[in-house]
Amino acid sequence: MHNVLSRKIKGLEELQRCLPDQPYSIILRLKLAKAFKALGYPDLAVGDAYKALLLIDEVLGEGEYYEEALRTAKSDLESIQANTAQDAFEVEDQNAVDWAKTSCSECAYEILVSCLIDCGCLRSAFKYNSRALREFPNTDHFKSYREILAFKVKSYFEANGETLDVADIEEYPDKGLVRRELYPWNHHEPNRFSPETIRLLNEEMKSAGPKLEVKVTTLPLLASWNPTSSQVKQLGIFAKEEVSPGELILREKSLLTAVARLHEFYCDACSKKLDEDAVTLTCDDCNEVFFCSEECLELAQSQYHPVLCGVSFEKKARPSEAPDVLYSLLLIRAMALAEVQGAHPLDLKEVRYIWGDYHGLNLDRISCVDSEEYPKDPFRSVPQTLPFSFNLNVLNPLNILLKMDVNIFEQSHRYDTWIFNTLYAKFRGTASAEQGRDGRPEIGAVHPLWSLANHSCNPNVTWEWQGSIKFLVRDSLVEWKGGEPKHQSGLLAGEEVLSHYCDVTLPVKERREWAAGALGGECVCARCLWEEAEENKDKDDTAKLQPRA
Ligand SMILES: C[S@@+](CC[C@H](N)C(=O)[O-])C[C@H]1O[C@@H](n2cnc3c(N)ncnc32)[C@H](O)[C@@H]1O
Repeated sequence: MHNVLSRKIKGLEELQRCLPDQPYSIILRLKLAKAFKALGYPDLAVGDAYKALLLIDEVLGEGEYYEEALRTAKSDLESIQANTAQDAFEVEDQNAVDWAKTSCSECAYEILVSCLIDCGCLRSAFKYNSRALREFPNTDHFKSYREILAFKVKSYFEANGETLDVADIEEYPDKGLVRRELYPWNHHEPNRFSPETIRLLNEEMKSAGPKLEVKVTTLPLLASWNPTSSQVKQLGIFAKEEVSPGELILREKSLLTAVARLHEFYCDACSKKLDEDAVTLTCDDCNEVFFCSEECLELAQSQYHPVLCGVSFEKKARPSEAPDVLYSLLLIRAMALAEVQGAHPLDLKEVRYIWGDYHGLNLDRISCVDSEEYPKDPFRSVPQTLPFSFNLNVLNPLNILLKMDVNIFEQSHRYDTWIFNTLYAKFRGTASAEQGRDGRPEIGAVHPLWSLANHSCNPNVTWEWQGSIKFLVRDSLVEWKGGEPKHQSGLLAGEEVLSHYCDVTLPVKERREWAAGALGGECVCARCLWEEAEENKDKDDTAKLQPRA
């Protein structure tokens, strides 16, 4: 890796290594935030600047971690004195409180507001900048952020044909896109193509789909921003033997599920729809979650529910935010699974091997990385494809962890913004969701084996999801004129299992729009290419028939 970049990343990793010994250090959080910002991750800087503000509140407000935070602030201040060769004086509690309240607080707000603006979280930036201005009314950078925010918000509303005068702060935009990346310091991501990984996945596959196997394959690279390569190595599912039409070839149950509506209607563990008349089981302690079977109740109690028992969380969302809320509920479930199992969330079996659809670009080759100077582009010219909001990527997960009685400072190595972002990246590429009658997503789930199947608009399987998820071999294939005459339903030994990420009865344009999110680009399967060419031919013929002016 390039010298400057690799030095900066090493510096960041050194700071991260200090966290277990100094979890309550405001200065360490601010250094981490600055390091993330300088590396082109304003979203990750937001996370640490916010934790610095939480620690400042602890020092000032005598909260749960008051003693630890104050003790650390005093020792940090003493080290600063020693390093700057100031006249050493004994640091009293009040000195540390004053220091936290002034220079630490100003620095934390400065990073938080500037990075929230970079991430498109204008509502949150506006709120924190207003607080900063109340505390530091004569500070130039908060005044200039107010101007920048006013301009950005005005431009946003004007672009939507509205005026700022009528806009309520709650209507300000509060989400943007950030880098979707296998972070260089993420040591939890396995080599998905190693024989060991393939062996492990196939061990799991033996019970879920005995006639199937996971193999490494090559797929067309669909991301339009990557001109360097046309193909990409990935995983896929293949038939080990011939399979007849109509056969059920995979049945997988997962606890990584999310229910965005009242729990009475769905099993909390597997998300199966509950029969209104059937006797359902519930957790005796909270009486708030329901289960379809003894098995699901037991799995919930042993794998995730104890830390969520009695914990309430907001599920209501504006219609435009409904899918994001479902992803955030999956994040909460992943944290609960990790907590009860004493595991790192990225090491969970439901999460570890699934594809995060990271950009895959070589960071060394991207412009801006070789400059020591502060990058002009806050994201260092790396494509931004991962949705980010202060609420869902920082605030909400930390609040839930606090409710789960997790010490968010001591457990930063398991619950940090980059870990939440990685989980979201994995869920966004692989989760299935089902809509309610009003069209809003109601339940979601990640099934790690099922999600290894690639897409085709001429799929050879269909899938059903009722508690467990199932692949059934199609009785008949989609009929399209350009289709190969050979093709009959059923699977041949060695044939790839091709699922569908969209409704395959739609015309090519709509199919491509629907599947683009899960595919990371426009589908180029044989059917799409043929139908697109036919449509273009029709357009050309129509154009030729137009009389010339
Ligand atoms: C749910 S995963 C499928 C499993 C994935 N191949 C893996 O290695 O885990 C979805 C990702 O697979 C890739 N993919 C699936 N079907 C594809 C297709 N027909 N063409 C190109 N890429 C495809 C895309 O990168 C997409 O983001």
